[in-house]
Amino acid sequence: MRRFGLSIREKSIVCIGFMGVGKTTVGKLLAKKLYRGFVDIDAEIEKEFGMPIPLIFEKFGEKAFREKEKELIQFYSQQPLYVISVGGGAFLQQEIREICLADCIVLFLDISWDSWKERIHILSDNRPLLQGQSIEDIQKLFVERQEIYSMNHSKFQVDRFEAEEAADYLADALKLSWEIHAPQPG
Ligand SMILES: Nc1ncnc2c1ncn2[C@@H]1O[C@H](COP(=O)(O)OP(=O)(O)O)[C@@H](O)[C@H]1O
Ligand SMILES: O=C(O)C1=C[C@@H](OP(=O)(O)O)[C@@H](O)[C@H](O)C1
Ligand SMILES: [Mg+2]
Repeated sequence: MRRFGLSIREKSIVCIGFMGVGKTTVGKLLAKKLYRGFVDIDAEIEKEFGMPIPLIFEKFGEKAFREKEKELIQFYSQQPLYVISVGGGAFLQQEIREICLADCIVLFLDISWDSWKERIHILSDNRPLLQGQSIEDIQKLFVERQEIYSMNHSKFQVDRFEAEEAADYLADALKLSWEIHAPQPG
C-alpha cells in the first residue's frame, strides 16, 4: 500500500545509475551520514534466492530476477527514511520508475564513459550483463541506458570523487535542500 504525506525529509532516497558507478558503495555511506537505513536491492535479491546474481540469471533467468527486483523496490520505496540502492537495470521497468519518482527522491549517479572504462576490470565477475560482451557492446548499453536514468530528481557526476567524498557532498546538498524546503514558521 502507498504511504501518502511523507515530507521531503522523510522520503527515501533511491540511487540509480549504470552498473559500477557506485550506487551500492556511495548509497551505503550516504545512509550512514544521514542516519538512515540502507538497503541494497541486489543484496536482498541474493538473500531471497540464496545465491549470487550470476547464478540467479543462470538458473532462473533474468525475468525471475526482474520480478523479484520489482517486488522488493515496490516494498522499500514505500518505507520512509531509507537510502535504497537499486541495480542499474531497475529503471527499465516502468512500474519501478513510476513508483520511485512518485514517492521517493531519485538520485542519479552519473559517470563519463572514459572514467567508467577504467573500472571495467573490477566489475565483470558478478555482473552477468557484462560477461562475454565486447567493449563496444557495453558502450552501446551505457549510452542506451542514459535515457532511463534521465528520469530523476537529482543528478551527481561522480567521475572525480572518491566514494566518501561523493557521499559527503550529497549528504550536505540534501540537507541544504531540506532546509530550503522546510516549512517557514508563522
Ligand atoms: N567514487 C568511486 N571511485 C572509485 N571507485 C569506486 C567509487 N565508487 C565505487 N567504486 C568502486 O567501483 C566498484 C563498483 O561499485 P558499486 O558500489 O558496486 O557500484 P554499483 O552498485 O553502482 O554497481 C566497487 O569496486 C567500488 O569499490
Ligand atoms: O544493470 C543491470 O541490468 C544490472 C545491474 C546490477 O546491479 P549494479 O548496477 O549494482 O551493478 C544487477 O542488478 C544485475 O547484474 C543487473
Ligand atoms: Mg550495486
